[in-house]
Amino acid sequence: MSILNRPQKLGLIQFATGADKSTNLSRASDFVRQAASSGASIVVLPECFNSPYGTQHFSSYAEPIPSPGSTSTSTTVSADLSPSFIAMSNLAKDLKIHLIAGSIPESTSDNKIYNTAMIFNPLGELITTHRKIHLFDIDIPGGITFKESDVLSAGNTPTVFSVPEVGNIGVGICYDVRFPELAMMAARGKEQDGKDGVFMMVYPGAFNTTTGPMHWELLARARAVDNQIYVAMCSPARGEEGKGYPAYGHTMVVGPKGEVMKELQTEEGVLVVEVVPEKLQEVRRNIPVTTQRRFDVYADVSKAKP
Ligand SMILES: NC(=O)CCC(=O)C(=O)O
Repeated sequence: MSILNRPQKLGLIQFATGADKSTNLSRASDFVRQAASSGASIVVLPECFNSPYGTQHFSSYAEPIPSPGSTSTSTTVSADLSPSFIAMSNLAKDLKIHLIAGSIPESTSDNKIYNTAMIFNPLGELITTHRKIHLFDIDIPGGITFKESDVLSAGNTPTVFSVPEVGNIGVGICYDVRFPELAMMAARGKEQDGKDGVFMMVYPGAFNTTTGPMHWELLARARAVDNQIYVAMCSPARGEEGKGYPAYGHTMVVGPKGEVMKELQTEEGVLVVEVVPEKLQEVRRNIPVTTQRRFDVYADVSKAKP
């Protein structure tokens, strides 16, 4: 972790998207402003915040995302092609916040579509992106069938970014939370002493009314307690019954002891929670699993990362 580890207010936005992209962007922006006015300096939007969530929608809502370092005023950025990028870059800059802009369908020059989160700094610069690594392909008879891989390509790179004077944060998207390796690698960092490991994993997501009640909270708490980190899960609101994908909601933040700190229900809203990176030291001192691992008995996955 970086040096100062200053506490921060984290804002998570739970809202329901509709068919009109520009309305989705302006509603998302209003909610982000609300979170910032409550003191949030790091704000998160849910998975697919510029479009309805569904494989039939991804290609028509997809946009190119400019390369890291770009801002809304970069000469390479087209207002016509990348309205979501521009709106989010301007928002981060106006509000002077770090913005984890959940995800949007990203189109690329080689005709692929990714499910991609954009991460901006308070200057409105794109720091990095996270392309969903594990695509949501499931079939539960009588429950839910979904096959992202029909239209989406999978990302290949774990994502960690740094908030100066606060610490490192890892990002996964929704189904990525089911794969403990990503959080484990991020929490351990490059050095085995974990000093550059993340203090928090953030997962913009869109679980549903079949798998959400089974696993949303359980997975968040599991990733938190295994790694003794904060875990933030940011969902769309439920939306109207029978209309489109039934998002689970229940946006929540889990603390490094595995405790649910704060949670929304199914309606639209903003969750603001203070996260204290230094807290990890106390939790890891009290239950010292970080120094008791037996890599002579099992492999250390954090060494296997790219
Ligand atoms: N959007 C997603 O990846 C959904 C993941 C999900 O619902 C799950 O159960 O996992």
